[in-house]
Amino acid sequence: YRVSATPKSAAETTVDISTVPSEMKAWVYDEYGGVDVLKLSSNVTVPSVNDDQVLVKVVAAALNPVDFKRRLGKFQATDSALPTVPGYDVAGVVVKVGKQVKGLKVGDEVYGNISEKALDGPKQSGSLAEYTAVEEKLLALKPKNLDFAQAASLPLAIETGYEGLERAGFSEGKSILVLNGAGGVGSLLIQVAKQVFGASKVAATASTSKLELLKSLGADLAIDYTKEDFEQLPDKYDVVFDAIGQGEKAVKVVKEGGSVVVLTGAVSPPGFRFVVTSTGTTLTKLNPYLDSGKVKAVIDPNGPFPFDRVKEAFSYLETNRATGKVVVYPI
Ligand SMILES: NC(=O)C1=CN([C@@H]2O[C@H](COP(=O)(O)OP(=O)(O)OC[C@H]3O[C@@H](n4cnc5c(N)ncnc54)[C@H](OP(=O)(O)O)[C@@H]3O)[C@@H](O)[C@H]2O)C=CC1
Ligand SMILES: CC[C@H]1OC(C)=C(O)C1=O
Repeated sequence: YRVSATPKSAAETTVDISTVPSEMKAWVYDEYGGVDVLKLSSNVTVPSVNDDQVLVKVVAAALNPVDFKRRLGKFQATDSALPTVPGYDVAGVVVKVGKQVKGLKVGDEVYGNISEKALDGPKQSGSLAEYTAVEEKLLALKPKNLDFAQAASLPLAIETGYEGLERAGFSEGKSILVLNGAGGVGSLLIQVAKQVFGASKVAATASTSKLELLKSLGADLAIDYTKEDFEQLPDKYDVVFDAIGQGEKAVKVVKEGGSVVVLTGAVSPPGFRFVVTSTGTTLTKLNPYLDSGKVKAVIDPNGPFPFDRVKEAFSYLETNRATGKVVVYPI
């Protein structure tokens, strides 16, 4: 039977889930390197489904910097084997369920980050494909009011923001400075800090043309890093969340007893770095905020990129200028 994926922001898509082929189209690389190692293959084996997994017909996917850092070989010591189908973020429809799956059935519309540990043995067969296999516990039902492109844009980035805030002990009435408020993580983190955790003050950095976006997302203070250095400003924060690799400067503006969350690059006390853990539980917890529009998906207007333009999508993400998320749709 068929489900109709009618995204508000893209052409009508009908997803045929009546039959599951043995081979599929997928983006693959069999060596580490730049975007040119990526090949679009039409005879990749559809992944098999373990007892605790479901097979998802991919309707939309999203890119993350970890995808290109992994492709460059930066995490090869703990990577899964080559060849790799990249992609962590997925939104799609369940077409097959494993024997131990309890909470999902064929036809369910789901979204999630398919690799529980982003760097430690990530899925060899990822979401930039027509099908992907993923553990039930890493998925959530898609918010009814979000289309598949919007849903696919969320998982890894919003899970990172949420987990970082939890690890920092962030709570109602506290203040936060987000370094890189316009990127995939920051654009969601501003909203989650404000709407979900009840921040008293959210400050964030971006370049001149993105300051209004930061305020529209809920930032009380938008700092133009091309004109002023946040560490020269008088304000101190309960939490400083570094999503750009400025952990060493971040520690200069945290309050005594506060926390500095670092996503990338060097870190010194009281800062700490972590790697996101995927969980459907966080997405389910955030679904009411997403369905009500209190927290909105932020999709870079240069996209969504159709499946055959994934190389272009990565080249754009790798400029380090993406606003919100780079989404691949339709697939
Ligand atoms: N540890 C973990 O588990 C995770 C780590 N990460 C890492 O966190 C970082 C952010 O990820 P993500 O949000 O997806 O990245 P993005 O690629 O989405 O970030 C792009 C944004 O970075 C902004 N930017 C670039 N330079 C600066 C600067 N000096 N100050 C402020 N903003 C700047 C750009 O805004 P402008 O054009 O205005 O400069 C642009 O909008 C990446 O390094 C990623 O690898 C992400 C997720 C999980
Ligand atoms: C060490 C941080 C690394 O992990 C993820 C998920 C990234 O994007 C990184 O840079």
